Amino acid sequence: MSSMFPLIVSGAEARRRGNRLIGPIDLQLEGKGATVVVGPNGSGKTTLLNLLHGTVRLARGHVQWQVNTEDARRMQSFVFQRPVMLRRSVIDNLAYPLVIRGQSARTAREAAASWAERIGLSAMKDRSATSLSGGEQQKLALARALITEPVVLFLDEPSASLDGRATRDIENLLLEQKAAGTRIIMSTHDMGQAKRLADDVVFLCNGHVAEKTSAAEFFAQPATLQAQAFLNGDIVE
Ligand SMILES: Nc1ncnc2c1ncn2[C@@H]1O[C@H](COP(=O)(O)OP(=O)(O)OP(=O)(O)O)[C@@H](O)[C@H]1O
Repeated sequence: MSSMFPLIVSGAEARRRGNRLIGPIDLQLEGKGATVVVGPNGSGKTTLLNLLHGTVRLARGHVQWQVNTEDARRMQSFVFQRPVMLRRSVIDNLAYPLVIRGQSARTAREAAASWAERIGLSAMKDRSATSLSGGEQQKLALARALITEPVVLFLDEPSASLDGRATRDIENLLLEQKAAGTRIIMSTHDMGQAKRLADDVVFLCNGHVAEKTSAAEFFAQPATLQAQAFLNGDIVE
């Protein structure tokens, strides 16, 4: 278990122009496995991930890691729903996080080449990252997030617009990382994906945590009517 955990969230709220986006959220996350955040559109999944990662300002409450803020930031990476590519080569995109952390260009490029190989993009390593397909870009974004060896990897709907094969590649990488000890906290709309990846589930409804339970329990016996309706594919109000 990593010394950053448990992550303790208490009374946390995010607001925008006076309106509450999510919260108050009370949640405790331990240091192992994959937590998958699910819930209807607009329930607050993206906002929650950003709040935990520190990229949405807390209007109230606390998000407490067991290390100082600077160390906590250094130990996290975030993969967005739509990959953001630098207008540089594949290899330079991969090397970038290491270069800005002060590693030599040579070491960074070596690590980048090894990651390019691992994600099957070696043959394209000198191409501009912006010319890659959506699936290739998302694999690149994931590898770029992992190259710094984060303790925690956040992902917001990482395969939302990808086909089956690209989704499978992403999931395989995530399962490998999980087995290697990376703590994964992600959102998805895809319940098949949630079942394949999750150890525990946070179910959000109207900006609140309606359930936080093991994945096995959530999918077999959701405790709330909202979660039952959500899993049945009904409209959840
Ligand atoms: N920048 C913003 N300004 C105003 N409202 C916002 C902003 N960002 C999010 N919201 C609102 O906060 C709520 C939660 O949004 P969020 O994107 O976190 O939900 P989500 O569960 O990720 O949704 P989806 O499944 O549609 O991606 C929604 O009502 C949304 O409209």
